[in-house]
Amino acid sequence: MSALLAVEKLTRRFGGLIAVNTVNIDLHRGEVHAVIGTNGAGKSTLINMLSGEIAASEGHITLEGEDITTRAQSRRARDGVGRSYQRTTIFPEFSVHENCRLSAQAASPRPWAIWEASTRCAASNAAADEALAAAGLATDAQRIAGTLSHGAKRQLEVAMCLATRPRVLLLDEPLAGMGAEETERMLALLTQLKSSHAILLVEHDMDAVFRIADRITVMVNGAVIATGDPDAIRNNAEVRTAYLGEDH
Ligand SMILES: Nc1ncnc2c1ncn2[C@@H]1O[C@H](COP(=O)(O)OP(=O)(O)OP(=O)(O)O)[C@@H](O)[C@H]1O
Repeated sequence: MSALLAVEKLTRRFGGLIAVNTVNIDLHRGEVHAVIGTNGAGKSTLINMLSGEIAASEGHITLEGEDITTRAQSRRARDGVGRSYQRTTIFPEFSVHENCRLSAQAASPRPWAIWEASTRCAASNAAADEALAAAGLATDAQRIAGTLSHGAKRQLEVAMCLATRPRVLLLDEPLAGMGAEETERMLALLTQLKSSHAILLVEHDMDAVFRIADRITVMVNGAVIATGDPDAIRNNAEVRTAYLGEDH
């Protein structure tokens, strides 16, 4: 099966530092592909290159066979590469629905419709409704986003990403700061979303990663040291030494 998003020899230098070093990674629809590694391993830099926030120094990114390595972030978002961030990026004073609608509008601007009240833009409203339903937030649509619990705010971020109708979801620590119940809800959401998306998950919660990931890539000092299913990674001697510790 060919990859939805394929990354070949991707490299990023910051001056003399090689933050990401000739990384290969394939994302497939139907799979949660987790990227794990200690602080500073290069996980966020990798996501930032995939979303187009920072340029690659070398290497290639292809989306369904098309080279998108030098495409701007806005174009990649329109092409179906969606991302969420480590930090919360919602507009707290707007409603949950408005946050999703704005996200949908930003991803597919309709400059010819400038005379149309943005709140009436049917396509964006429909995308927001669908995203909220998929993320399990339909009943909170009219709530002010800033009043949501931490877990629900992270769910809203995934919904905002879904409102752009992505094929690929790049999720940067979606479980950060979550309690047990909120974590379960997010994991159920990701399991449901993976049937129709390719998901890249950067996450520090190892229990969650080993439960939900279909494939795990381990990074150390910018380089990939192993890729495999959770069992293969758990039993990989180099991974155990470099990252997981013998007690995992
Ligand atoms: N804009 C930048 N300028 C210079 N160095 C950077 C920049 N961004 C990241 N780095 C460096 O690149 C390396 C990889 O950082 P990165 O944030 O990608 O790691 P990470 O695996 O996401 O870490 P964490 O788990 O702490 O988020 C680090 O040494 C970091 O200091």
